[in-house]
Amino acid sequence: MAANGNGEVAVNGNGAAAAARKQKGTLPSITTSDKHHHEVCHDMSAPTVKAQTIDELHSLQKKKSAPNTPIKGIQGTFAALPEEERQKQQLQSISASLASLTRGSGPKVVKGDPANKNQTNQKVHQHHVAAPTISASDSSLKFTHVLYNLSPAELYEQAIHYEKGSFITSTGALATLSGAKTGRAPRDKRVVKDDVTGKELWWGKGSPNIEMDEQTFLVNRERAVDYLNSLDKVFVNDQFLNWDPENRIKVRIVSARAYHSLFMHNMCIRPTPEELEEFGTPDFTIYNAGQFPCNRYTHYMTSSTSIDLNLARSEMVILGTQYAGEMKKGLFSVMHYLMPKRRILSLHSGCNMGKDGDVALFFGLSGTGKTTLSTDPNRYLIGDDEHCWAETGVSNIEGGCYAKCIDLSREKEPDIWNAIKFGTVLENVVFEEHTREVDYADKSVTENTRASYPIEYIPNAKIPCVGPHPKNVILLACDAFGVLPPVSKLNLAQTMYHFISGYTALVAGTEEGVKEPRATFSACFGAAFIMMHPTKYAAMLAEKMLKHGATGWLVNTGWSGGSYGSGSRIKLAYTRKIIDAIHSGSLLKAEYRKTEVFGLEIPTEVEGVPSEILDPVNTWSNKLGYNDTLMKLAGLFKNNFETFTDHMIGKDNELTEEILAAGPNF
Ligand SMILES: Nc1ncnc2c1ncn2[C@@H]1O[C@H](COP(=O)(O)OP(=O)(O)OP(=O)(O)O)[C@@H](O)[C@H]1O
Ligand SMILES: O=C([O-])CC(=O)C(=O)O
Ligand SMILES: [Ca+2]
Ligand SMILES: [Mn+2]
Repeated sequence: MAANGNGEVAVNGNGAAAAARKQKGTLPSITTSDKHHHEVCHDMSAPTVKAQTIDELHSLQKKKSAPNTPIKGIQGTFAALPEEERQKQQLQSISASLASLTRGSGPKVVKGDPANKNQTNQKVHQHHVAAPTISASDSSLKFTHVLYNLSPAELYEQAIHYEKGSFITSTGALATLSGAKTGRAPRDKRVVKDDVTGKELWWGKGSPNIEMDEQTFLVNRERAVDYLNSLDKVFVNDQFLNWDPENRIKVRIVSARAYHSLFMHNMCIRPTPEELEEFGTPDFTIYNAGQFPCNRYTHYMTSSTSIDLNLARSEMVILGTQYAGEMKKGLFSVMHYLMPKRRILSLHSGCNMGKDGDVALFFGLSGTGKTTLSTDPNRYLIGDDEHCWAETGVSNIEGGCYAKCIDLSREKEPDIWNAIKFGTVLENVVFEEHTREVDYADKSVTENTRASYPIEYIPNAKIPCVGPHPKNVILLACDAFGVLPPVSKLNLAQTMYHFISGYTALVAGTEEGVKEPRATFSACFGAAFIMMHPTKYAAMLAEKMLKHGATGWLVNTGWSGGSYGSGSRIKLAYTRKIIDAIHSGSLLKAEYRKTEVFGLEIPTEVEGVPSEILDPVNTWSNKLGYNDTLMKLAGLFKNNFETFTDHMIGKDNELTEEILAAGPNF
C-alpha cells in the first residue's frame, strides 16, 4: 500500500512540508534515502497516500470520466463531430444565447467556475471567496464563465458558498430562500402581442395575458442579458420538457443562482450524456435575471417585477423576482401554446396509474391536492402538476415534483416526506439552527413553503412518465365554504362546466381578521397559465373524454361541517378513501342521488368514509346557514360563468347548451 512502484515509501506529510519549505526557499529539503529505509521502523499499520503534495493529494481525489460517451443508435451530424469541435459549438451556442441584440456578438464564454481557475492556474490555496467583479460596461473584454448542467453536488457547493440563506438540512436537502417574492406574480406577467399572437391568444377580461410590445420586450431582454453578462459566472441548464418523445421540447435556462439551476435540474427532464451531446440549439430560452429589477419607467411596467414571454422569439425574460416557480410555470404557459397547435391538450393536473394501467387525472388550483393525491403509494406516479393528453395517451411535461410543505407530516404524506433528501430544493422553510431539522409547521417566511425533487425520488414513479388514456378525470376543489359534497359523479356537460369554472375557495392565509373564505375561479383550473381562450381547451377535453370514455368527478378537499371558522377540513384519510373508490371502479357502481341547486350526483356510501358526511347538509348544525352559504356560492358560480355564455365550446352547439345548463339551477 505505502510503497509505490519504485519501492520508495512516501512518508505521509513530509513531502508536502518539504515542498512548502522549498517554496519559501529557507531550509533544504529532507530526503529519505533508501539505505535508511530498512533500519527505520515505520508504522505500517496506516496506509499512506501516493502523493507528494497536498495539491497532488487533492488531484487524486477527483477523476474525470470520459468526456464523450459512446453514442448508441442513430448518429446525428452533431454526434459525429470530434469532442473538441462539439465543445466549441456548444460554447458558441451559449454565447449566441447571451448575445446583446444591439451589440450583435455574444460574450466570450468559457466553461467552469472562475474560482477553480484561480486555484489551478495561479496556485492560490487559501480558502478565499472570490469577490464578484462587476464590470458591466467592460463585459465585452471579459470572459463569462458558464457553469453548464452542473450536478446537484456541484450546485450545492455553489449555493452554500455564494448564496446567503443556503443550508443543508438534517435530511440532506438544500434549504434556500427565494428572496422578497415567495410566490408567483401573475399581475407582472407580460406577453408580446404581435400580428400572430394578437389573433391566436386570449386577451382582455379574465385573460392572464397582459400585453406588451416587441420593442419593450427587447428592452427588458437587453436589461437581463447585460445583467447576466456583467456577472463572473452564469448557470446554464439544457434540458427537456415532455416525456412524449415525439413532442419533446428543448429548453435552455440561463440564470445567476445555483438555486435556480438546481430547481430546474429537478423540475425539467434531465438529458442523458448522449442526449446532451446532440442537444444543439434550444427550442426555447429563459433569461432569469431575477435579482435585477425591471425599470419602472419602461413602457407597460407597473412594478419592479416583470416576467415577459415572447412566443415569436421563443424567449422568456425574468426580472425582479427570484421565485423559481416563475420558470416552471412560465414554461408551462409556453406548452399551453405549443401543444394545442399540435392538437395535444396541455393540463394543469396531476396524474397516476393503477397496477392494471388505469390512469387518473387530478385537476385543481394551487393547494387543492394534485400533488398530495397523485402521490399514492398504491399507484404509479406519472406526474404531479403538468401533463399532455395526446392521441397516444398522457405524458408528463416535467421531470420533477413541486410539493407544498406547510404542515407536512411523515404519517400523512410518507412519500413526499422521504423525497426530501439530498438533491431536493427546500424553499423558504424554517429549520432548527443547530440540528437543521425542518419545522414544517413554521410559516415565518411564508405559508407557501415548497420542496422540489426529481420524480424518481418517489419510489413508485412511472418512468418514462407516460401512460394510456385516462379513465377518470378528478376535479379537485378546496371548498372553504363547506357546501360542496366530498365527492360527486359528473356527466360530461357538468365536467366541462366545472372545468371551465375552475373553482376553489382557499382561506386568505394567515392574516389576522380574515375569516371569510374567498372564492377563486380560474378557467381550466389554471387560468394563469393558459394562452388561448378556455373554451378551446375545454372542447379538446370534452372530445377526448368522450372518445376514451373517461368519467368526471368533483372532489371537495376543503371544508365539512361548516365554513372555514366553524367546520374543519375534510380528513385527508377520507379523501384518500374516496379517491381509492374512484380508482377501483367501485364508486361508479354506487347508488346515487341528486343534490338541489348544483344538481350533483352524490353516492350514499363510500367504503371507509362515514356516510353522514357525504351530503354536506348533514354535517352543518346550522341548517339555515348551510342554505344561505349554498345559495351564495351558487350565485358566485353563475356570475363567474357569464363571461363564457357567448362562447361556443367546440363545433357542436348542442354541447354548449348542455354545458350552460350544467351549472347551479335556482
Ligand atoms: N382532504 C385533503 N385532501 C387533499 N389535501 C389535503 C387535505 N387536507 C389537507 N390537505 C393538504 O392540502 C395541501 C394540498 O396541496 P398540494 O401540494 O397537493 O397542492 P397542489 O394541488 O399540488 O397545488 P400546486 O399546483 O400549487 O402545486 C397539502 O398540504 C395537503 O397536506
Ligand atoms: O407555480 C407555482 O408556484 C406552484 C404551483 O404549482 C401552482 O401555483 O400551481
Ligand atoms: Ca403541486
Ligand atoms: Mn401547480
